[in-house]
Parts: sequence; C-alpha cells; structure tokens
Amino acid sequence: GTPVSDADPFGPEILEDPLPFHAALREAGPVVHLSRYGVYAMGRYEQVHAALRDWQGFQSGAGVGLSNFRTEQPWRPPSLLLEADPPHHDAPRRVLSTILVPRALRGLRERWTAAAVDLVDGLLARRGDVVEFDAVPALAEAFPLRVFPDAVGIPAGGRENLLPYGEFLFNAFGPHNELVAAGAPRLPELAAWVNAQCAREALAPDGFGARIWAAADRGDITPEQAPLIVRSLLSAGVDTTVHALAAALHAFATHPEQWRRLRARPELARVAFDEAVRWASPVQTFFRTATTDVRVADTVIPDGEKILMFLAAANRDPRRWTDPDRFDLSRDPSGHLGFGFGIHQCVGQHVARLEAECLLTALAARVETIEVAGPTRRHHNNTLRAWGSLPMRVRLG
Ligand code: HEM
Ligand SMILES: O=C(O)c1ccc(C2CC2)cc1
Repeated sequence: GTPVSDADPFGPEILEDPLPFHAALREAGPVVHLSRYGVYAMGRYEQVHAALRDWQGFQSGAGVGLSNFRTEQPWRPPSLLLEADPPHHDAPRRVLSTILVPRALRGLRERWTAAAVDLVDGLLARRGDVVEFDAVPALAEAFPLRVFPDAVGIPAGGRENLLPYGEFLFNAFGPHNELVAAGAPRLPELAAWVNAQCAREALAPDGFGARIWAAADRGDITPEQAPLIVRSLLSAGVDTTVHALAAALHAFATHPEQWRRLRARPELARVAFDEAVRWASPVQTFFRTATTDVRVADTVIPDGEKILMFLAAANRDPRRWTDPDRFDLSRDPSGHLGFGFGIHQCVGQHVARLEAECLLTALAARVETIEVAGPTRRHHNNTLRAWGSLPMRVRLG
C-alpha cells in the first residue's frame, strides 16, 4: 500500500478503516512527516501523551486543526478553552470545570436515569421479546439530545441544528476536503443559531449556561467571554457523546461476553464506557503547533509547524496496552487518551460518563442479549469516528 508518509489520513479509505494506517504509523517511528499536508504525525502513546502534557512546546493557541491561526483566519472566533493557551485559557477553564465537576452533576443523575428508562421503555414497549431498531437514531442520538440541551438550558426550538453544527466543526479541524465543502452551505445559519443560544436571555435560569453567565456577573470571566464559553458546551458536548454512545453500543453488540458481564454487574457501566472510548476513540485526532524548534526522538520539529496527534492510535499502542485491540471490561482503561490529557483534558468527561452510565444501565436492566441485525454503515468525519447506522436486535430478559 501507500507508504505512511504519503498517506491521506483524511481520505475516505483511512476514514472508513483507520486501523491499518494507525499500526503502520506506530511502526514507522515516534514521529513521521506526512508530505500530503506537510505536518508531523505521532501515533505512539509515549509521544502523544508527552505532547499533550507539554502545552508550552505544543500550543493550542494557533488552533488544534490543520489551519494555523498564526497565518490563517479561523472560520469562527477561537474557543477560549480549546484554542487558547495559559494564561488566557486559565479563567474560562476554571469556570467550566467548576460547573461540570461530578458533584455539580449530582442533581442530574435522577433526571437522566428517568429519561434513559423512559427512552428505553418507549423503544421496547409492546413489541414482543425481540425488538429491532437502528441504535444510532434510536439511542445514540436520541438520548444526548433528550438530556444535554436541557442541562445547558437552551430553548426547545432549533435543537436539530446541534448535530450538523458539530459535524461541520469537527470536519473543519481537518483539511478543507469534500467533507468540509458539503457542510459549508448551511454553516451561516447553523452558526447564527448556535451563537443566538449563547446569549444570556436565551438561557434557562438553572442550566450550565446560566452558571457561566453567573460567573461573568461575579467577575470570574468577562461578559464578552460568557457566550463563547456557552458555545464551547454546544460545540463539544453533543456529537462527541452521540458517537461515543454509538461506539459503546457497537462494542457490546459485537462482544456478547462483555454484555453478559455488564448485565451481571451494572456498576461496570462507567468503566465500560471508558473502555469503549479507549477502544473506539470517537475523537480520533487533534493538532498542536510547535512554539519553538522542538525535538521529539530523532526529529526536530521546527517552530510553527503543525503536529497531528493520533489519539486513536495511541489508545491501541501495544507498547502501552496489553492486547490493545480487545474490548475488555476487565481492563483498567485509565490513562487512555480518548478525552485528551493535561491542561486541555476534556472538561465535559463527567457529563459524558453520566450520560453513558444512565443509558447503559437502563438498557442492561431490560436487554438480555444485543446483536447486530444487519449491515452497519460508517459515517465519515475528519475528526470523529462515527457510525451512520447500527441495525440492532435485542432480546428482552
Ligand atoms: C465521549 C464524549 C467526549 C469525548 C470523546 C471528548 C473528547 C475531548 C478531547 C479529546 C478533548 C481534548 C482536546 C485537546 O486536547 O485539544 C476535549 C476537550 C474538551 N471537551 Fe470533551 N469530549 C467529550 C464530551 C464532552 C462534553 C459532553 C463536553 C461538554 C459538556 C465537552 C467539552 C469539552 C471542552 C470545553 C473541551 C476543551 C477543554 C480545554 O481546552 O481546556 N466534551 N474533549
Ligand atoms: O471549546 C470548544 O468550542 C470545543 C470544541 C470541540 C471540542 C472537542 C474535543 C471535543 C472541545 C472544545
């Protein structure tokens, strides 16, 4: 096949099945220059982990996509968290992490558990002991969209804009290929709608959004920063959980012995979700920009160059994981890079874990066996590993 250095990791072949490329990238060395995009790529756990830790040498402030904000205009005002370095990153991060810390989510568990039970019951009720459905719309999309927008506190109307907005955003971290071009026509209306949801007057008094505005009222952030931080929730908080839940459902449907383990011990739901995030890595890649000539192993990456970190390849690096390709609930997945690592590590990971725990627990209580019931279809995105369709058959028990 194509040598690694000539490969197109954002082309349809690799987006359809990235695993062979990830293995070849790990084998080619600690750092590989990809000639097609002129970027330095890393696929081994050691180098990706080290780059994520080293925010001074590998900055986010020039963008975490292929586009270099030092020379190019971002398509939207940069995120105050994702696309910022300390010190500018500090206050917005502190505000969001306080709002999204596990004890702050306590009040949601009961509501989200009831929503998950209601969704699963609605799907399974009065349809006999064997039920078939497409798990992508019926569960992976339906559940996050049922609970997360309300948790943020945005109005009921227009929520169908959230997934396509995120779809464009995650494509836009990659090259301007046909995936980006396909999303461009609707972008102005999607971006206008998302931005309008971030205004103080749009937000319900008791949601994450209102708490961000309350931080502005306290002076922890400025009123100009508040809407952009609400935008971060709407940007990062939907497509990621949708595709992570789809990946978890697919993992269980193709590993019946792991579903039996979850049925026997429902408290495994949280670790099962982290193992699914490690195994599937719904967020596959992110970039950084070298702030000096930085040495990685035998390579010097010049100041200003882009580094493409393959979180998904690192999450299956045999140098770090025993039997990395196995989806295994007995494994300790902690240390996986599916939520990133270091100062930018996912600030919404506890929200994602709570969503997954509620949905998987509700399913495990009612579903004895879960299997793929027809041809699955991938959905291609420059950054996200996603299912377009997951025909599923469940047997109640
Ligand atoms: C399974 C679902 C999710 C996955 C796989 C995921 C993945 C990630 C990753 C890999 C990063 C690091 C980006 C980087 O280092 O450049 C990140 C950061 C972030 N995530 Fe998540 N995420 C998920 C869910 C969420 C949710 C539900 C929210 C909001 C409630 C959220 C909000 C954010 C924000 C705001 C950042 C930027 C943090 C910073 O730069 O300090 N994410 N996420
Ligand atoms: O702050 C943002 O807008 C933002 C957008 C996308 C993400 C991806 C990593 C989940 C994170 C933050």
